[in-house]
Amino acid sequence: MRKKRKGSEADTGENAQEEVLPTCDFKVSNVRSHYSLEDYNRLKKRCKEDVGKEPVTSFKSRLAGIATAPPCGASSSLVLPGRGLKRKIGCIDVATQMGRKNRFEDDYILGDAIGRGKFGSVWLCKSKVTGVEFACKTLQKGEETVHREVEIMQHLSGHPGVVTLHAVYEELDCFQLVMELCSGGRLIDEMIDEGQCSEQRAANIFKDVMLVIKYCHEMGVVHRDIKPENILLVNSGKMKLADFGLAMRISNGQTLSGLAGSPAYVAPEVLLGNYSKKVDIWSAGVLLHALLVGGLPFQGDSLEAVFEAIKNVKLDFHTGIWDSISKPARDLVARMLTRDVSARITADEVLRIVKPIFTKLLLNLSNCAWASMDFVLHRAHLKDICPSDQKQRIKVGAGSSEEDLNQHPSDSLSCKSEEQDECGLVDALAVAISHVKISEPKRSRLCGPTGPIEQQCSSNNLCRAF
Ligand SMILES: Nc1ncnc2c1ncn2[C@@H]1O[C@H](COP(=O)(O)OP(=O)(O)OP(=O)(O)O)[C@@H](O)[C@H]1O
Repeated sequence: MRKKRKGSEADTGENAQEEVLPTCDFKVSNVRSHYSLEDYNRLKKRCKEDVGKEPVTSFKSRLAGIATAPPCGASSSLVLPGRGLKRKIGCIDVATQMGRKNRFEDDYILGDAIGRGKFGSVWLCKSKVTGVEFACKTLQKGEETVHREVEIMQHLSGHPGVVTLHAVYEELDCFQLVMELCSGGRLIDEMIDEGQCSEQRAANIFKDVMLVIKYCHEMGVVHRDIKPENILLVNSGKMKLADFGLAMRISNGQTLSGLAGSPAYVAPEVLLGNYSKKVDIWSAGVLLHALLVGGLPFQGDSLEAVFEAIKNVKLDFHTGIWDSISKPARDLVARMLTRDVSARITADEVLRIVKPIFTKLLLNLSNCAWASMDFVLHRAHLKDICPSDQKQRIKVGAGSSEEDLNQHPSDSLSCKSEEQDECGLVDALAVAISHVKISEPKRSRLCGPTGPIEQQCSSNNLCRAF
């Protein structure tokens, strides 16, 4: 059975600070020395069951067919803030009038599976008319955020850094999202496979990630799950931001309160239940940290420990591997990982800083960093791998499958030395935790009759299209 995607309630009121954490918080009692992801899964299941008690909007009575979203112009970097939204909505309007009666199989030939996420499978498919290949993501109905994901992808589609959504087909029990194919795989796999990445490539990717985050924010979208698993690569080597399953529309001054994201990348204010767009800056800061030094900044042997580290650990940028990193680059990470949200820099500011230090950054990104990340990530995924085996190259399959996540992390390790085992386990847990997606239970229907989410939906042509 598929996992429920969760929503997050937008909170525009002044009482945002008083918003309580979701009923199913994901804290676990640390009764065991090592935290098992099974505990976490059990908790999630319980939440899911709670969620299941809420009514789910039925879209079956709505129009069947497809809502096609053609690319909205080649370069949406031309889209100016403020004007962009209108253009995009115009784009959806036109799109939703097209080809409603068609079925997916009328237009595409389904190919092999190319990825599997926690919420959907992704397949290769080919247009019967043009022969062009696409990626097709199947999302089961009954999950309110499916509609939000589609709507937000349509809203953002057209930017060179966002996976373009070409068409959406509604079937009896699912939606088929036809997306631009990113045949270069995921950034995280590149890190694992290559171990070393050229310094220039790392810096270019980071800059592109920041450009797309800036675009999302200008378009009134917070992604909430920035991490290398969600950064896909195309053959040109460019990156595309994917997986908008946790993304939310957000207007200026609006705050969100739902627990959402991936633990290792989640911003401290998310844990406090009152946050805004700057959570993406924090997550990108975690990514930059990983790129620079090959490890996650906030680690622990349980979710609680990771969250505690996120809230309290003071990062030391003056010792160890940081000695080899330029001061501007260190400062940038520090300013992105600032807990004081108002002091944390914006995407715009990051880009302004990145430009002058770009050359310096290139010079200082350590190849070793990528090698050590390779080591840590391998230890998280592979069986029978010890430090001495760290250069062993085994391709990790696309997507962190549910089985991977359900597997107890200690199953992945069989180092002989107890000390190595312990260190490895903590590393493995830290990385395993980075693959877990957290979310709050559904509290409001996407297109429900009342509430803040419906207000967002009022400008949501896709909701109307369904
Ligand atoms: N446009 C695409 N082109 C190529 N591969 C893709 C594309 N979109 C997704 N994939 C592959 O499918 C996997 C799962 O996709 P996605 O992350 O969108 O699903 P999800 O269920 O939301 O995942 P998650 O487990 O991160 O929540 C990706 O990790 C990637 O390997």
